[in-house]
Amino acid sequence: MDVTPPVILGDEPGTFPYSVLTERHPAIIDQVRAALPYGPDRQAALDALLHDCTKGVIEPLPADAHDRDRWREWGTDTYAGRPWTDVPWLWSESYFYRRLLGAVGYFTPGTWQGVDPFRPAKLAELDSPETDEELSALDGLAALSPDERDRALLHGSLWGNRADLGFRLSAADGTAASGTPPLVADDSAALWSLLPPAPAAPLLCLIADNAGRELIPDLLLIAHLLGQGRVERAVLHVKPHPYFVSDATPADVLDALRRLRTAPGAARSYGDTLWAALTDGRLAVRAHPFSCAPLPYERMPGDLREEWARATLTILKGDLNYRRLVGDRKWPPTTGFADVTDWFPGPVAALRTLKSEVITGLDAGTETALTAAEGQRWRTSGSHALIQVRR
Ligand SMILES: O=P(O)(O)OC[C@H]1O[C@](O)(CO)[C@@H](O)[C@@H]1O
Repeated sequence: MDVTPPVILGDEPGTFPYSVLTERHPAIIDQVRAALPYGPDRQAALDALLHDCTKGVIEPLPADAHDRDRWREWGTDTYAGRPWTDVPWLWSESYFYRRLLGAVGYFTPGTWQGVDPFRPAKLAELDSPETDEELSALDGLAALSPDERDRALLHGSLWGNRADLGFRLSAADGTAASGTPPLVADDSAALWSLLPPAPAAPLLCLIADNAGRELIPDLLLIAHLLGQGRVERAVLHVKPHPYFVSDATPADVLDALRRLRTAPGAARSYGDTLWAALTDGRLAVRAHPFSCAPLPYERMPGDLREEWARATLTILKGDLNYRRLVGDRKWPPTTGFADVTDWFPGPVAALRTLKSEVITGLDAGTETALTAAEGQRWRTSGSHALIQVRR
């Protein structure tokens, strides 16, 4: 008997996925219009997308789209003609961002080719006083014990996932929650045991999520692990093009590096470590097309499978990567994390703040306590976090 629970769809009014499709996506179209002075042709394409994604059905990509065949394989052949809310939520959200880039001319020769519609918001975040504060806090790390420093940098990367520009659009008060409650699952001891101080792990892969205030602590963690000799080589996976509002692209990595290297104090030396590691090849940045696929990682292509099989550890950051890792399904929360990730080709860790319904690996007491205190809101509020590891 097949006991795999159903994939999450966006078809139930009143649910979080439904609100993302029907409210957040229109709000993102407005945000993009306000961010850059798109001309009448682009405005009309955005009008058409707004109509399509709220009142229309899924349309295939235009015949001349460079990635039309890839998207046919990824699902447009199956889903074309269906309402956006009736297909897997993971798929419809991802397709929305592909269509948005098409509407603003990101892929077509002309003024807007290659222009990230989310860049103004990303830069504003990167240059904000909050980022200054986070960078100056690095000066205090030297006074900590090695264990405390490890923990601070790991938790910095974990909680950096709360800084997500798309998520803030629909957070109740316009900001992400503050304060850091205890983790709902914490396998950090297993994570550190995979990355002992010596011998150095030959390869760490970190699959990044958001740019700006999440990517900076991800880079700091990588710099720390390289600097400590826990890791010989690291590969940072980012998105090949703008995605889910604030997801990191190669250009965002360069912006983050610039931010670190122009900061005073310890931040600058972390930036210098990263610069050196990039130039001598100990750190590589990779932007694989599958990073923007609307599919679970279980369907990863052979080259990624091969790389992640070689890695001592692959760390996946954030909510969307978690959804893609465990399958975006209605798992009972106590389903074993190791059971749903047993197909992953090597040891894998998830560092995620909880921003969508899917969850695995909780113990029954934790689930009961969270639900008693908050109803189901703990699943989506972004105020809880986890570190889960499968060796
Ligand atoms: O930036 P993160 O942590 O991947 O979160 C993005 C999340 O926001 C959403 O777009 C809506 O919650 C989810 O689809 C996604 O899981």
